[in-house]
Amino acid sequence: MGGQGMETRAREVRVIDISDFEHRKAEIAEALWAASVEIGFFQVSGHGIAPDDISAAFHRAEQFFDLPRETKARWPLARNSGWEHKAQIRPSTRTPDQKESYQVTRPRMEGLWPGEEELPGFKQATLNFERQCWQVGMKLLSCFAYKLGFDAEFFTRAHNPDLPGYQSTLRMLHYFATDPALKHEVGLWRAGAHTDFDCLTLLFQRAGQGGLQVLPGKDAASEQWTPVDPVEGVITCNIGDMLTRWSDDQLPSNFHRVRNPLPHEYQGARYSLAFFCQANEDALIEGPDKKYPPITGAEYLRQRISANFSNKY
Ligand SMILES: O=C(O)CCC(=O)C(=O)O
Ligand SMILES: [Fe+2]
Repeated sequence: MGGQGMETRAREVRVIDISDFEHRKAEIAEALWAASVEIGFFQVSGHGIAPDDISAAFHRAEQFFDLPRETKARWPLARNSGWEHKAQIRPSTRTPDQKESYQVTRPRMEGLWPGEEELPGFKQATLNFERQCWQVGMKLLSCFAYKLGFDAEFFTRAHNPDLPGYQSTLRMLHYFATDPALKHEVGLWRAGAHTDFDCLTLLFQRAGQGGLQVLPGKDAASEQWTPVDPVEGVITCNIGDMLTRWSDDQLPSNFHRVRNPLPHEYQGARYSLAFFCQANEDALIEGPDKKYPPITGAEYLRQRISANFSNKY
């Protein structure tokens, strides 16, 4: 899994238009389900988040990462909140991801926000963007609820942002600029191969800053990775492990990674924004056919994170 593998365009990451959602919900649900079963990834357009809001969110992330290292170090990562720098070592690669990230999990942000003197308006604007992401996430999850035979609000209740056990997370990511002449960068990954722990990930990428690849389960043996190209304005989405379990394994959570740029590609920094829909601590995860014993959202994340990052939670 840590090897280079091959890149293929034999599979398509579909763009699914979710505009006019209330009227088209059944049709949208079918399209989301088909893409998810096929590849575990899809991109949505017509999601209602304005392009200016997305640009502003990227701008805020750049401003945050431009702060001095000592300043960012005042907000260290704990339980999916705060800042880390080259701290994520993936079992697949055993090397630290070449990135820094800042995570926002609403109930766990005490002492972890930049002050008004450092980044004016940052906290409120970030929370507003987080809420917009949550809204899109809940729309998409309501389609999966429909297909799984749960009521439309089932996953919205399980991701209630007003409860102290809320654990959905907005993550800003900054992958460092690369230099192909630097030998010590050979074999490193911007993000090593992994699956996500959550139900559903919403990812914003920027045009010209590619490198994300997915390995659909069906192609695992051949290591044929499919590129997930950045398309301005769409949200790239993928199924995470929690929804795989909640769907009794009907929906696959697939391996993905971010490779370094090739020598002829743009070597500058890469920024991305991810929103992880992670069910609340006390939500009970149990599939329609009860294939696995019920487990709470808190216990599920604890198990997955400690298995992967030797208690970096
Ligand atoms: O930055 C990206 O494109 C992917 C990030 C990712 O997979 C993650 O943070 O889980
Ligand atoms: Fe991921």
